[in-house]
Amino acid sequence: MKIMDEVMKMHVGGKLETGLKNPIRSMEDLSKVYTPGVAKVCQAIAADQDKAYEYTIKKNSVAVVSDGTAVLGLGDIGPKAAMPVMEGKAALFKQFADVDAFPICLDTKDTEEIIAIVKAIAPTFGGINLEDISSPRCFEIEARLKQELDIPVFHDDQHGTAIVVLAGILNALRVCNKDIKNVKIVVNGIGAAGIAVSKMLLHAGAVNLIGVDRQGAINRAVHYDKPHWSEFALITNPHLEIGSLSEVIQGADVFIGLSAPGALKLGDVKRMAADPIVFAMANPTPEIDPEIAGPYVKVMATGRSDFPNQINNVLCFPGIFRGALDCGATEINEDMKLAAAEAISSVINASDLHETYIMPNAFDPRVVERIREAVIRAALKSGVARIVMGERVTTSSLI
Ligand SMILES: NC(=O)c1ccc[n+]([C@@H]2O[C@H](COP(=O)([O-])OP(=O)(O)OC[C@H]3O[C@@H](n4cnc5c(N)ncnc54)[C@H](O)[C@@H]3O)[C@@H](O)[C@H]2O)c1
Ligand SMILES: O=C(O)C[C@H](O)C(=O)O
Ligand SMILES: [Mg+2]
Repeated sequence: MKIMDEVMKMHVGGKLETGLKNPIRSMEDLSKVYTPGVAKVCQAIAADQDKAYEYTIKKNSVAVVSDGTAVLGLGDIGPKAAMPVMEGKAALFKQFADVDAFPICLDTKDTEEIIAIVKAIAPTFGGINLEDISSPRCFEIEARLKQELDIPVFHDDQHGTAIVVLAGILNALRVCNKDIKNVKIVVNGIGAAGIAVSKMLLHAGAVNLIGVDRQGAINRAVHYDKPHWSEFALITNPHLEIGSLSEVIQGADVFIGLSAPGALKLGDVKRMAADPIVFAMANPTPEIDPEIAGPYVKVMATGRSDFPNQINNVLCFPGIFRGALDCGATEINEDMKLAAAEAISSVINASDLHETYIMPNAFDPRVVERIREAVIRAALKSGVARIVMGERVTTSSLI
C-alpha cells in the first residue's frame, strides 16, 4: 500500500511545470521579452517563417497528443485520466533528452477533429508524438498528419514499440543463439503496437510470424472486416496456422504480447520451443507474471520498470525525437527507425549480453546519445534533414 501512497504523492498537482530561460527582473527586461521589444521578433518571423525555429521554443518542443482511448492496457479511460501518462511521457522527454514536451489530451474521438486540431497547433511544435490512440483510427490519423505537416509525426505505440522490440529481439536471439530468419514468432494483440512490431520484425528478416488476436490466429484464408487485418494476413502466417493462442504457440521460439493482462498461460509457455523468448509487454499488468514464467523461459521481458529486461518505448522516443529535432528532420522515416533499433541494441556489449540483460535501462546515457547520432546520420543519408553541418536549409532545397 505504501508504494501506492508514494505514487499518488508524486502526482499531486501534476508532474510538470513551465519554466523561464531567463528571469524577468526589471521594466527593462519586460520591455525586451514583451511589448515593445517582442514586436521586432514577431516581424522577423512574419518575414521568414523558418525563423520560428531560431526565436521560439519550436525547435525543441514536442506535443504528446492523446484522446485517451488506448491508455497503456487500461483501454478507453478518456482524456483527463490519460493526463498522468502523457505528463509522464513529457517528463521523460525532458529528463532523458532535454526535449520540451507538452501533454495535449483531446476530448474528442473523431478522426477529422483530431487531425484538424493537431494541424492547428503544429506551428508551436517541432514534432508530434501521438500516444494511446486506439486502432484503427490511429493509422489514419498518423498517415494524414504525416502527409499534411512538415514536422515529424510519430505514433509511439506503433513505432516506438516496434523499435524497442526489434532491439530486444536482436539481443535475445543472440543470447539463445537463434537466427531471426529461422524462428517461429507469435505476436499476441494485433492492434497499433502488434501490427507495427510485426512489420518491423518482417523487415528485419523474420519469416514465420503469426499474429493472434481475441478470435485467434490471423489467417489469409479468413475474410476480415478490418482492412488492417486483411493486409496483415497477407504478409504473415506463411503456414496458414489456425486456432487459439494456446494452439499456435506450439513450438514457437518467441512470444510477443501486445494485448492484455493474463493472455498467456504457463501451459502455453511450456508448449513453446526450447530456450523460448517471452516479451510480455501489456502495461501495467503483463500477459503473464514474469516470476511465474521466468523459470520456464530463456529470456523473459516486460514493459515494466520494476523487472529486468524492460522493453518499453521510453528507450526510444526521447532519443529519436532528439535526433530528429537536432537535424530539423521533416519526418521520422523507416531508415531512422531501423537505425534507432540498431543503436539501442548496440549499447549492450557482446561480453555483457545475458538472459537478464538484453536491453539497456533508460538511465544509461548511451541510449539517447547513440540513438540521436544514428538517427541524424540516417536522416541526412535519406535526405529528410533540414539542418546540415549546423546550417538550417529550407525544405525546398532538399528536393
Ligand atoms: N511496453 C511497451 O512499450 C508497450 C508499447 C505499446 C503498447 N504496449 C501495450 O500493448 C497493449 C496494446 O497496446 P496498443 O496500443 O497496441 O492497443 P490497441 O488497442 O491498438 O491493440 C490491442 C489489441 O490487442 C487485442 N487484444 C486484447 N485482449 C486480447 C487478448 N486477450 N488476446 C489477444 N488479443 C487481445 C485487441 O483486440 C487489439 O487488437 C497494451 O497493453 C499496451 O500497454 C506496451
Ligand atoms: O506507456 C507505456 O509505458 C508504454 C506504452 O506507450 C503503452 O501504451 O503501454
Ligand atoms: Mg502507449
